[in-house]
Amino acid sequence: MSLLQVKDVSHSYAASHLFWQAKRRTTVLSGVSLSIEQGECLGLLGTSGAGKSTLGRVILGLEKPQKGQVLFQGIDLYDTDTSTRKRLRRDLQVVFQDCYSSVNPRMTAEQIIGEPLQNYESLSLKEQQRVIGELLERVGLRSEDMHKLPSQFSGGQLQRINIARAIALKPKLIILDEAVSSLDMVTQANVLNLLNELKSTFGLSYLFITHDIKAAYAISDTLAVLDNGEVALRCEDKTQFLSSTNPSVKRLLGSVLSEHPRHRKLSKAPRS
Ligand SMILES: Nc1ncnc2c1ncn2[C@@H]1O[C@H](COP(=O)(O)OP(=O)(O)OP(=O)(O)O)[C@@H](O)[C@H]1O
Repeated sequence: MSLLQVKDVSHSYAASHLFWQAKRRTTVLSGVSLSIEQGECLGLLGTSGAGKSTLGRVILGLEKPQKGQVLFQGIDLYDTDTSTRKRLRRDLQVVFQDCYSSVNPRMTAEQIIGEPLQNYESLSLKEQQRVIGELLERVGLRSEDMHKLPSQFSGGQLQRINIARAIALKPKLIILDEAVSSLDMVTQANVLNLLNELKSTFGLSYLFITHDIKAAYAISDTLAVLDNGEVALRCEDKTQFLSSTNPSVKRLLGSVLSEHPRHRKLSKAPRS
């Protein structure tokens, strides 16, 4: 049995431009099916607006899809009782792109990482501080850092705090929604190394949502492309991705800028 199974999920949003107009629904996900095994990292690629974050929210149990099922550890997240959903939710964590808005600026690192522990575990203060100190060291920070506020960390360090919070309950699956996209190249590589290390130490599974092919390639075991709300391609072997003739992949590859500006093929801007 797969750890996560998304079965034929479709979702749309109601939208109207003017308040007197009837609301029309825009389809964002259309018959999406995919699965993630224990210990696997699935890279989910797609251009902006493809529906990646919506799918992430559907998997997290935050956005009930109009059609289809999300089975986590074999249980339908949207068709189970509250206590089962709460139990499943501890095994399903998330790290978002914006490390600053993901935390309360008035809370110390200790309080931020301590939140899930307080929700799910009943540890003494001393025991909780010991666990938080270990988590900080596990993500490459110092245990003394627990007394600092978010403003006292760099973006990369703060994202490590978010990762420490995500792994605090030893989850089975972490949704990484553009989790390294706002970091500079060096910090990005360091955080990707950390995520790889945590994955092999704890047997974690990831859904790595990104538009960044290089980052997806560096961390993922398998790759999928979401295009216009549909899974356009799924590569069990990621090396097949670069040679794929799939039009969605070609579009994604074609949009990658060369690292050196002189080698970038920029189309001429239309005259105004
Ligand atoms: N709450 C919402 N209400 C209405 N429309 C929404 C809502 N959330 C997302 N959308 C629309 O759904 C489409 C898909 O959005 P989504 O954020 O899932 O795409 P994405 O692939 O994650 O894009 P990006 O990489 O730019 O974040 C977009 O057209 C977006 O405007």
